Amino acid sequence: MGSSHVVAFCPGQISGYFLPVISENPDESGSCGAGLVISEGVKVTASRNPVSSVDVYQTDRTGMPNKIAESSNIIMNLLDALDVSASITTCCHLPIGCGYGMSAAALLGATHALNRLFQFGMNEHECARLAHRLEVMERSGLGDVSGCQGGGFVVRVTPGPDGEIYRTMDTRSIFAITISPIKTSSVLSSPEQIEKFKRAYPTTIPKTLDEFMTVARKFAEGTGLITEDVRNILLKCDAHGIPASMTMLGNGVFATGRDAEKILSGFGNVYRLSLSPGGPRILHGEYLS
Ligand SMILES: Nc1ncnc2c1ncn2[C@@H]1O[C@H](COP(=O)(O)OP(=O)(O)OP(=O)(O)O)[C@@H](O)[C@H]1O
Ligand SMILES: CC(C)(CO)[C@@H](O)C(=O)[O-]
Repeated sequence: MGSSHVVAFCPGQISGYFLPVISENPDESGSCGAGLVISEGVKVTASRNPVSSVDVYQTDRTGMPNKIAESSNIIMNLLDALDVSASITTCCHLPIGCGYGMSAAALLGATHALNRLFQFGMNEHECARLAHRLEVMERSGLGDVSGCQGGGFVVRVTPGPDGEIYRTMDTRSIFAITISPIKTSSVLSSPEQIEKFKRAYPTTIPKTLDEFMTVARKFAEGTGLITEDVRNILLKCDAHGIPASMTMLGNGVFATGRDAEKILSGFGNVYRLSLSPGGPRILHGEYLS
């Protein structure tokens, strides 16, 4: 029995605070920290094909998909690691490189889709371990696969998908706005910046979404990454008593609370999000005998 095409979805993650943990072994590398696994993510379609290809789509405000790239290193690395060839399309609404964990969602979604398509029989943990290894090796992220392998507001006390991870659900809306991307790999390769992350890393573990927002903001202030644009948005949120912080790593803001959408919309296009109740899932798998 084989499958001709499979569609999988994986949620993204907004990191609020994090601390890189890098060792020679990618399985032991990643980050500790906390974030929000979000309702928006990446839909991946995988089809058997003798020649591998990856097309990356992003939907606009009307839901219309537009092709934004005809390659993806991380997905090609995944196909190599699994030693298969396939046509892959990924589709997301949120922007790439802006702190929404779209690379991790694409990788973990593609891992699940290929696992089903080629019937490798990997369980969820094995899929997460493989995606995490590839994400860390490429430095496209550190803790996002660990986060988005499940749902909720997530605290990662130790690194990696098998680390000590706590998840809590909260049904409140989360609003986010992006000014511009930040290149994750260039921030992570700066020793001075890593020192700042270490100094800013919280000593307390947030237990609720409200505590998370406070801790994340304190961390963001300590990173030195807040730009003038982000500062202006944060000041406006502060003036209205709206819990808000900076998206890690993207030049943008996420916020909670009744008036957050109205305040953020003064600065551009606002994404209305919620916490995802779970991690990756297969949406469609077609079987042929
Ligand atoms: N939706 C996607 N589909 C396929 N490949 C992707 C996707 N998103 C990211 N990638 C690949 O991962 C690489 C690194 O992405 P990057 O880390 O900048 O994005 P991100 O994960 O959205 O950002 P962040 O780490 O700030 O959350 C990109 O150059 C691209 O090749
Ligand atoms: C490094 C990072 C902030 C952005 O990709 C995220 O992967 C994380 O929380 O480790």
